[in-house]
Amino acid sequence: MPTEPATPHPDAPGAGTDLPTHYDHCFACGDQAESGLRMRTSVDEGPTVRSRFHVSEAHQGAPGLAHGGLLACAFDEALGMVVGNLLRVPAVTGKLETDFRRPVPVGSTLYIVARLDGIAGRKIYASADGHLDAEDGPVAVSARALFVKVAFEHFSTHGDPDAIEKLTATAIANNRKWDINP
Ligand SMILES: CCCCC/C=C\C/C=C\C/C=C\C/C=C\CCCC(=O)SCCNC(=O)CCNC(=O)[C@H](O)C(C)(C)COP(=O)(O)OP(=O)(O)OC[C@H]1O[C@@H](n2cnc3c(N)ncnc32)[C@H](O)[C@@H]1OP(=O)(O)O
Repeated sequence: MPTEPATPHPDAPGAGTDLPTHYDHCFACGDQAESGLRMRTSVDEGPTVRSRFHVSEAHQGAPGLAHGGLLACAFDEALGMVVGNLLRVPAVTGKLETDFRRPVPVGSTLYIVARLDGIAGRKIYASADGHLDAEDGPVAVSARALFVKVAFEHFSTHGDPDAIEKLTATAIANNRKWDINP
């Protein structure tokens, strides 16, 4: 199947919109996740979002440096946010590739810009760059991902159905519509 450009959903939030956390207990963006990454994300021009991750002592691998797995988590979140919020379809990460190009010290902030690259049937391609300490800082980490569209039931069948029901109710109450079922 040919890869086509990824066009944002007509109801997708516009540039400048600060996006809400998608789940309070999400390790990457939730306020309830102890030692979580507490990431914040907003929509930018193009099919892109911008996310910020402040690296704390709780995120270390080597002394004074961010753990690579947590950096991958931050990219999974930013990429998931660009897919979920701009395309408005339920999707899960099938593949995530990261390039660690510079060390990311504790106390630094990673400014991640994530973009939609294309769609081929259920497959959604996205990529991201993480700039160190400034929007135009040097790229410390970059990533590419394949997301796969799933039926909404993926989350209720394999995850916590009660939590999913509450999430859905909140999304409807906030007029956040989702295109479900691939
Ligand atoms: C997290 C959301 C909470 C719920 C909210 C609901 C809505 C969402 C709303 C907003 C979301 C906003 C933000 C989200 C932020 C962060 C998101 C984090 C996302 C994650 O962190 S999520 C956890 C990790 N993730 C998994 O837990 C996936 C486990 N996995 C599976 O559940 C299956 O594995 C699945 C479904 C992936 C595929 O299974 P399947 O049976 O449905 O489909 P199939 O295997 O046929 O694949 C179809 C086509 O994708 C190709 N394909 C698949 N996998 C590939 C790979 N790895 N490499 C290369 N190609 C691959 C095939 O080759 C085929 O391609 P082709 O059609 O060309 O043959």
